[in-house]
Amino acid sequence: MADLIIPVVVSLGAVYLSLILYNRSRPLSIPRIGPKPGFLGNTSQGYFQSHSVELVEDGYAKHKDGLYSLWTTDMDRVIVSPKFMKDFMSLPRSTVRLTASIRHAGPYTGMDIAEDGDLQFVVCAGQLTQNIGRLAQPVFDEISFALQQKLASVLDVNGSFALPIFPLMIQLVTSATARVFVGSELCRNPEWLSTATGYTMDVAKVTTDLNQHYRFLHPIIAPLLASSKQIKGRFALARKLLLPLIEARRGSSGKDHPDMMQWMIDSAKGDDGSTDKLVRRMLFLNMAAIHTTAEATTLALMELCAQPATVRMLREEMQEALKDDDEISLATLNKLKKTDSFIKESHRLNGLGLMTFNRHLVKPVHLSNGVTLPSGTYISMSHYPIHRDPEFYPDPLKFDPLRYYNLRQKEGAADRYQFSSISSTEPAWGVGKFACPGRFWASAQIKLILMVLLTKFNIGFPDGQTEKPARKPAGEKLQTDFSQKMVLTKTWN
Ligand code: HEM
Repeated sequence: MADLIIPVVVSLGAVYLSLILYNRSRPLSIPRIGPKPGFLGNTSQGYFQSHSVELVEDGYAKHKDGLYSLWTTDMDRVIVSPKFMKDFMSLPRSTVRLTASIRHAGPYTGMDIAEDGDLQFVVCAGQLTQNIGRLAQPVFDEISFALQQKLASVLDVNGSFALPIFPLMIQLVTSATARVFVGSELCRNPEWLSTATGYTMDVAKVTTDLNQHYRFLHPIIAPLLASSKQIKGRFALARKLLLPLIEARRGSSGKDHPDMMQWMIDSAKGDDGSTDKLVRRMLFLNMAAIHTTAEATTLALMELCAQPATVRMLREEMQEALKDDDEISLATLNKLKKTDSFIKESHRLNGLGLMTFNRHLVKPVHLSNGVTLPSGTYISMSHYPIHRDPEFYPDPLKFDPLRYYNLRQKEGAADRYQFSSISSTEPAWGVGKFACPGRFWASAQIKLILMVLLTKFNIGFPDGQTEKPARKPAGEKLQTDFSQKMVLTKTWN
């Protein structure tokens, strides 16, 4: 093995350098923001890592309706304006591919399953979204159960519990997600719950470990990483836990078992229905669903802890919505228009990162401004500056919980401006037919969590704190303070 390392590194290096030189021989004639790619590529020590926000703001100020190149941590990208979305919309997924392989170290983390077919998209956009009403009450109950369990395990001070928000949200969202993804059989199984969240952390760890090194070294380094060994163990455990469920669901139907495993089995074509692929896709779906929803809810709760008047307003709306409904249904959730507006405003100003619509072009794409993006180009759209543009959002840095609620009062706009809506000025979920297919469920789930918390507790920051913690850029992410605590005080006996 050791005597193979040098020739393998040399060959990979040679291929890598030839690719760099080949790409340089046909430079794109579009402007660049920030430094040019280094000869060997980039690592997480690079300029972009700590200057990402100022770079995308500069890019937007200069090329709001155009294109520019940006050297990010993991790749050189072309940042596209939403104006070009119509040029991409008509193209198949096989031309405009997802980038999980490269952005999340796909071959070493299993994330490349996302680029192997679109089953995850089909089941989220289809059966999951159609079953929101049916799942709302069971998931509300599961969230309440998980919260009770958590509170029973910590000490209160005069009926108040001080808990770090993000870990609590991970726990609640994982329980809610497990109820929907793997049904009542596994949703309280501690091994499954820790597998569902642990996988995301494993993916992040492998990706972070690899990003410290130039890409051409990844095939050599990946097998030696402790994090790679850990992720293999995680797959083996996931397979062992899911196998009995897969076997049971193969002879069942979505009518009896409205859950993700059943929907995947019902919709899978060809070898997408194999046990290995079902396990890998289930883990990918957990990765797509849990940390995103938990972080968005955490950020919304930090806003609420800083805004007691908004807490009161949303609680009133929830109590009113629940008053006449024996069970929580889609209609109950649809009554929460102020809550929806508040969550959307939080997501506008507290987006999870800077980029969306991250894609790899595997064929040349001709844009309406005459530019042809060559095969091999990585593209992204930066939602961060769009969400702060005064042309679209008057007084953009002001947090107005009713911003979207008020817009919906206008004639003909009742169904627009919802948290799950997408448009060129609301690109947090991605845009057009490629946008997050789990967004309707994510929206319902965040409302269910806020309902459990606000109708049963008073919430606030620990004594003396009035402001939410600031977030720092770390490449294309914005770091949230995962240690921030929230004080929950029971308002019922
Ligand atoms: C607040 C929570 C969430 C946020 C902010 C979020 C955001 C996103 C974004 C930005 C994308 C990429 C879209 C693009 O590149 O065009 C995406 C993709 C995806 N999301 Fe979400 N998401 C959330 C929750 C969920 C949930 C709860 C699920 C499933 C239950 C889900 C399932 C997916 C899937 C399967 C994809 C990949 C779609 C594909 O194959 O093209 N997401 N999400």
